[in-house]
Amino acid sequence: MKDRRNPDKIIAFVMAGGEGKRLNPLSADRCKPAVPFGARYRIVDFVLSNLINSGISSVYLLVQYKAQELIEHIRKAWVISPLLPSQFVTVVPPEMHKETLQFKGTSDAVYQSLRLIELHQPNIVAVFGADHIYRMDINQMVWFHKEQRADVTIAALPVPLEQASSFGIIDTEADGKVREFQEKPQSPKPMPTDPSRAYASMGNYLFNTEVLVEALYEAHRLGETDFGNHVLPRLIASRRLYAYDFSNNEIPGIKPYEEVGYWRDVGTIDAYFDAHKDVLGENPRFDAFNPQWPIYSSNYQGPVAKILGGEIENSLFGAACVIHKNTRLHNCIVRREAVVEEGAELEDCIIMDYVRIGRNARLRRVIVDRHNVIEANVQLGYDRVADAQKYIVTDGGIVVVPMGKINFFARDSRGHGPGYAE
Ligand SMILES: Nc1ncnc2c1ncn2[C@@H]1O[C@H](COP(=O)(O)OP(=O)(O)O[C@H]2O[C@H](CO)[C@@H](O)[C@H](O)[C@H]2O)[C@@H](O)[C@H]1O
Repeated sequence: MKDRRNPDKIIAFVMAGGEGKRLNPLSADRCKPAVPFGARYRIVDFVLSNLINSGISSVYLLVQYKAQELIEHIRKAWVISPLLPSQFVTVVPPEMHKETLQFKGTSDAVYQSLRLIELHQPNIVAVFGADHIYRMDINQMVWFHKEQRADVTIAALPVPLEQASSFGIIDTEADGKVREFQEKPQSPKPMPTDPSRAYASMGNYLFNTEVLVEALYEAHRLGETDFGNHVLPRLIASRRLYAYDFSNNEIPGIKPYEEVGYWRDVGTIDAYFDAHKDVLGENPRFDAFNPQWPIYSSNYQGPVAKILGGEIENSLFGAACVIHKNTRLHNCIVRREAVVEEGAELEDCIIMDYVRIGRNARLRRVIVDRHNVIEANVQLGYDRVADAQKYIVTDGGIVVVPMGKINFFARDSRGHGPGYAE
């Protein structure tokens, strides 16, 4: 592998304004990048870890929709060092900018942040999405960008043809030069080498700064607001656009059993739920443990998980959760400070932070969002019709209990409950 140090001056804009409607109700009170993932992360932690691990550490998150939970997470988890002022992760709200109080789209959000580009004078600007679960060494994309003398490079990977109309679809020459870019086409073009798949944009771009600045002024003049719909297709005629093949990206420390080029767009509840299966098991498709490419998250200072008994199989536990005796947990993710009381049975569940599962409750294929109390003896996931009267039940049969009200008095008989509110 090549030398990872990068002589370029790169700043990153992470597009964290997405509403993530299809993730409702998990995105009802927070933007999609703030949605919890796995036993201790938020979705945004994956792109931020990739940037920091790649040595790109001047990072602006452009937020918009319901950003408060994300802002709190960034404030607490993503403080790099006051001694290194050029290394930061910070949030840019739309209010700071030109003209409108809202970003009208992804390219408009960067247009309104042009002042930050002027301030830093980078030679490359990385514009990355915040919505995906993956590991990526972005330096390898930078090397490709420079070797091809590209003006713009789009990270890309093959996706099944039946899913391709949810993505920007790219057609390239043999060396990766982009011939055509169509945002979410109704009839996506298959790859010449594989008719069952199409070559999709990951929503991660590198721009030479002057090309980006000129393109953003032009888009603004034309009333265009989006990278995928407007800026990228327009640039093909006049600029060198390349697609970087993500399947060539090499991550140190990946285990032989992991899926090479793991990348998931957790855009729906069912996709989100399925991606959680990928982090479980003896040989997970995506192993959270990789000291050579860590995924960073909050600096929570509470104690470790406490397992008092029970029959536990293939499950992950966040800090300070308490699992009482005579419980049964199979294929579960239990996040920080959750409490599972005696006799409760959980199968294929995601139990988020500060949730209490009452005695003898039985939950199967359920996501319980933060700050909920599931009362004793309640059953969820066994009667679709009854569940659907109270909660969202997805096509895939996942029951989702939306975020509850923060209640610091909701402690169990032993005093456990939401405490170290992060
Ligand atoms: N107004 C705004 N301000 C700040 N951030 C905003 C924003 N609107 C959206 N975002 C964020 O920008 C990123 C892109 O979201 P979009 O909804 O614009 O596109 P989508 O994800 O559907 O497609 C995109 O990503 C897929 C890959 O998932 C590509 O295939 C496709 O070409 C590309 O357009 C997400 O991280 C989102 O959170």
